[in-house]
Amino acid sequence: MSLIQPGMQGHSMSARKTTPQSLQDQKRRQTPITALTAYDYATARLVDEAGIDLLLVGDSLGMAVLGYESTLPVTMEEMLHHTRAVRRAVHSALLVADMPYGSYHLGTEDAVRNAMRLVKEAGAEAVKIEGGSERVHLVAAMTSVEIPVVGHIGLTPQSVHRTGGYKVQGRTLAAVETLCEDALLLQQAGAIAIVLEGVPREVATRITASLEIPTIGIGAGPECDGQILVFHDLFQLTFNHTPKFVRSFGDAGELFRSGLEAYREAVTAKTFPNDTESYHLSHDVLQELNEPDLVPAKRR
Ligand SMILES: Nc1nc(=O)c2c([nH]1)NC[C@@H]1CN(c3ccc(C(=O)N[C@@H](CCC(=O)O)C(=O)O)cc3)CN21
Ligand SMILES: CC(C)C(=O)C(=O)O
Ligand SMILES: [Mg+2]
Repeated sequence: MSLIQPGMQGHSMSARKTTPQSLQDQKRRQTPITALTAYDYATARLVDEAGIDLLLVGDSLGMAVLGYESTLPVTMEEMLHHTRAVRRAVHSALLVADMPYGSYHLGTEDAVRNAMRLVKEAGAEAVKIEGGSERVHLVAAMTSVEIPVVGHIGLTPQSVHRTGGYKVQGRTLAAVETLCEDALLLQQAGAIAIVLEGVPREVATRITASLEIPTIGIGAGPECDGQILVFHDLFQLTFNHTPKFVRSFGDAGELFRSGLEAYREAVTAKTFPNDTESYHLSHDVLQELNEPDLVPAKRR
């Protein structure tokens, strides 16, 4: 189909590069946008080679791979470190990095500087920030310095202390109206897409229909222009309570558990490693080592 591009060595597939424009084209053509998180080179390669359109280095990495109890402790340095690893793996997907809590809350200049670090030092192609009307000035400021921004409204995990838990948002008429207004304001400020998390299906349907930019849902029903989930949730690699919106697409946890048991047993029983999994000395060196007196002195 398309030609192999420079830098594609080792990649058998060469899917078309996702861009902010191609995401909007997908919405217009009603081709669902596929999105997933990844936090490291190995999983990002799998996601990119599977043809997923958008790859998010989510601050959920704090919970999924770093063992924090919320996303709040995640730092810019951690986001940069993981985004760099993912960058080396991704060729086709649009690479989006979450801005962590505190990195966009202390003033516009600081927020833009942090967003620019994710682009400049880690290779992100867009950043994502949580919040509605209170963030539109940041969306405009980042967009004006060439940084595409993804919005994120509804259940915003960085608001966990204010909301008192990871609760579905937009259940009252007033809350629905605020969400609809926030979505429009983010679009007007230049957002390239909006993540809708933990909102009633009917609310996501209305917002999706009212926007020209795509909505990407997580716990927001099937009418969104795309869907996103956390990689580890797809494969049962999470150890905490999983939200209602998660569907398992395989059990890597069980695969790992049985493999780990087999490994432990093989080492204990001394069946691993075997001879073909070992290196060997050459015949000559081995003979010299075992019977040095049989070899002429000058050869030693
Ligand atoms: N592994 C993982 N997956 C995620 O989707 C995820 C993270 N981590 N970390 C950051 C946030 C936290 N998220 C969460 C966590 C819990 C619920 C949850 O349990 N929600 C309730 C909703 C109850 C209600 O208000 O009706 C549920 O039962 O689904 C939702 C989103 C989503 N994000
Ligand atoms: C799943 C999404 C939308 C997210 O923000 C994250 O993974 O951090
Ligand atoms: Mg996030």
